[in-house]
Amino acid sequence: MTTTTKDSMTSLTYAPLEQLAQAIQHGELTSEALLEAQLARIARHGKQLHAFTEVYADEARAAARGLDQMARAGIRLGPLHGVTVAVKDLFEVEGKPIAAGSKARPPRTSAISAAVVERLRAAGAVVIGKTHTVEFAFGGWGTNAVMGTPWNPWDLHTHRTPGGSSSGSAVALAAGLCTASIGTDTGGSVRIPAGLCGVVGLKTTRGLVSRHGLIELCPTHDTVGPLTRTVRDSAILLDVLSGPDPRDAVSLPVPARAVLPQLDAARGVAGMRMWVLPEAERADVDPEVLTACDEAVRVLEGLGLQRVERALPQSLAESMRVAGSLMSAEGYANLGELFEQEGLEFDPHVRRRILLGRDIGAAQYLQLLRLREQAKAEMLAAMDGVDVCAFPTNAIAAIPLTEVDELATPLSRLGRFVNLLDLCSVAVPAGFTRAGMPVSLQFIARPFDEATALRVGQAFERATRWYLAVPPGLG
Ligand SMILES: NC(=O)CC[C@H](N)C(=O)O
Repeated sequence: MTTTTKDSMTSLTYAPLEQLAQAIQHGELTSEALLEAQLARIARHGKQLHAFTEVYADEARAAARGLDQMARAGIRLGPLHGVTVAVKDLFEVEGKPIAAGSKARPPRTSAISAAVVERLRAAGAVVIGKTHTVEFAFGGWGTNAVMGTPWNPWDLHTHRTPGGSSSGSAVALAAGLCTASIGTDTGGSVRIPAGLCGVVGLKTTRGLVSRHGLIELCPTHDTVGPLTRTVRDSAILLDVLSGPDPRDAVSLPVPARAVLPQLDAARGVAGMRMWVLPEAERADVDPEVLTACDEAVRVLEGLGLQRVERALPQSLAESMRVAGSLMSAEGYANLGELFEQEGLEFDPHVRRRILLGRDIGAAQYLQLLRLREQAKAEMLAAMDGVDVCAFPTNAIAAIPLTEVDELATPLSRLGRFVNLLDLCSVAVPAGFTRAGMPVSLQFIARPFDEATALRVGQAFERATRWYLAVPPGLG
């Protein structure tokens, strides 16, 4: 395996957001210089990587210049002042086309900006462009038969799965085309591509980050989350994005407690308790992924975490079934009318998943919701005395597109149950396969306990430093 690590040439490209924002604040770097470096990379690699649906070069340049003027005058809008963020094309950006990965509807220009976009800009971010997604975010491989599938940047010779549905957001970040990105996670869609592309991805608890201006797939499961290079950057983004918004019905009405100060205040992780992947679930995980994750667990034990072995109250297969049915039922309620039409251009696999919802009746749907509530209560009880679950993010690493079986769901298996049970989770780089593909470990915590997931994630990241590896061959 060859991995390249950061050196002075690439440090601008792959530096964590926090470091770049500080350099801009201290006048050591301009937002414009950062943006130009990234635009140059997009010009060089953008065609092959296919991460962006659109790059807002002109607006981004104007925004960067304005932010640089402010910085020179000592004005700092917020923790993202001057850094670039890419946004999944599932969010409205006023005046910009929105497609949600689909060609089935006539093109539409957004009349509003999503709450997330407003918050990013208010904190000083430059929105550099929109990224590709699986059609209406309904799939884990990252494939999109109508818009094209982004390339996993860890293999520039063979087109491998980027993971989805926030495929372009993960690829753009992993390839150094932006400083952070935003995705959505309904059944793994932030963590899966973060994991396959070797970056950090946070699945937030529903209610923490407003979904106003997001095209919904499954409102009982949809969440918004950042993709970043480090766990600390994830905390910074979370603190920017979280907060009450009456325009999202499930938005928590009270301000969220800032997470970054909690990370700063934390004194190590010794004595914390981690639940490791139960024996019964190991058979479905690729041996190379298991090896990396077992090694990760040993590292965590070395940091003083105590290992807890327990069976899950509900198997991952059962969670897959319940969450999958809810996704299809709600997806059909939202999009069934569109996907029933003949003669339109659809990704056939997304269409199949949506149309599965046609035959789920009201009684069955309500039973599924009841099952979910039971499963949530059982899981919270089972987590008694546990701080985090340390499970693999994905059952496999990135594979060539030619080997994808769209009927199989190995990438959703370890992701979906987190959404079903309303937990939160951060996916952190945890090594590589022999083929040089990233492996990822997720730290899952109770609802609204992102601080604990991030705290353990940060300790792991600092102990292993896998996050410093960058894709070879991109320069
Ligand atoms: N948007 C999502 O998170 C859905 C995709 C996810 N991999 C699933 O099928 O469970």
